Amino acid sequence: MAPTVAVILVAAGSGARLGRSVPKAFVELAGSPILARAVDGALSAAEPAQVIVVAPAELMDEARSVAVRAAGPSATGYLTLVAGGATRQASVAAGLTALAPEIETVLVHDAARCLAPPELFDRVAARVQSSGRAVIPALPVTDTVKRVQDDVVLETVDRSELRQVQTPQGFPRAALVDAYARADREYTDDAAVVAAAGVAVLVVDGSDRAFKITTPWDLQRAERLLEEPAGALEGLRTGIGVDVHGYDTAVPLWLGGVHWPDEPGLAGHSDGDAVAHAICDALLSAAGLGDIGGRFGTAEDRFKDARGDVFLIETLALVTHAGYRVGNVAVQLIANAPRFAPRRAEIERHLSELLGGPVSVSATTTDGLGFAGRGEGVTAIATALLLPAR
Ligand SMILES: Nc1ccn([C@@H]2O[C@H](COP(=O)(O)OP(=O)(O)OP(=O)(O)O)[C@@H](O)[C@H]2O)c(=O)n1
Ligand SMILES: C[C@](O)(CO)[C@H](O)COP(=O)(O)O
Repeated sequence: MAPTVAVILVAAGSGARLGRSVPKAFVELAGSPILARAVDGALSAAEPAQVIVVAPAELMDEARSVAVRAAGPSATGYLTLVAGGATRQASVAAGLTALAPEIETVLVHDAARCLAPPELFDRVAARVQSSGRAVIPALPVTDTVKRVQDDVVLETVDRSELRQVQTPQGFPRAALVDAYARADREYTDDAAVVAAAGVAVLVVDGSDRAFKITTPWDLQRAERLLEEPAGALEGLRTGIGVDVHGYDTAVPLWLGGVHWPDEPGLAGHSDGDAVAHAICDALLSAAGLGDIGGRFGTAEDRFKDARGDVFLIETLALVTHAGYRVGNVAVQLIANAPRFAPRRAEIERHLSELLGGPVSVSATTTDGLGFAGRGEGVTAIATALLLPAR
């Protein structure tokens, strides 16, 4: 998606038809709140410049923490939380007030359609940008449709002209904002709001996975889809990374993202955190995004003396935007010093929180052999498993 696309994720509904004690966005779907899955889905659709989550007014803090956890540490730059209104239309209107100045294309999406695939967002956004029109995804109607009054059939409707309409629905920003300003009644979708203002609406193919979780049966269906064993290995990617740094007693030691007082530091353009750098390489290689040298070169001043955490956060953002999440990372340090064992849990916790997936660390020596054995420096070797974004 172009850097001028925003997704407004409406999640402020109560979910009366689902009948749970919490609003629908907070209902768990296979271990994650519906809102988390929706944020994840919106983000895996390649780089929206802004994601506006419209949440129940009384649950803003909870919504923020769910959304930030789903989006990862780099979320603050593009994630905006807004309180919703009494109707879906009022919630979309609230979301529109938060659009950043650079946004030109707006995708409005129901959080309740949290399994909508990334390519659906891309398809809608691309069509808006190529046509300059409003664009909605839709599926043909497969059942026979009848018009009825009470329990009497009046007629059979010609279904060939009918479509079941989904979200995300896409719009040029100005057309959507203008139509919302003029809307004088409630419509059931955003396309109807712009159509009432005279804007032409185009249709692209929808997706079966973009169904709306409305009833308990829909929730069960979504649970089943997420459990599907078929193709479970599809889209998994592994990567490997190695980094070596020599000791430099004149600098402090940062390794595994933590500070080691009283230990010799590591020489390098950045802080020499071989563990962090090896993990970055493993993640980048798994995603097919090259390596740390190519992505964050020594020519860039901002990386001079930079902490390992800086590289990990930037790497995670690249990997996320490429459509992946971290399955797990394993890293081994080969060195005489420092001794990792006493701080292993702390380092694992730090790195796992940073990457949003489990990181395990281990360490070994080389029985005095080689440069590590002679105490000249350290090697770190990391492997990473990436999973497709949800
Ligand atoms: N006042 C509202 C009502 C709905 N929505 C959002 O609009 C989407 C589609 O609405 P629907 O599925 O009907 O959700 P609810 O209104 O929560 O469901 P119900 O009608 O069963 O209460 C959902 O993501 C919902 O959170 C919203 O942001 N603000
Ligand atoms: C916007 C929508 O999802 C398109 O199908 C739908 O109209 C929302 O309707 P609801 O009654 O708010 O669920």
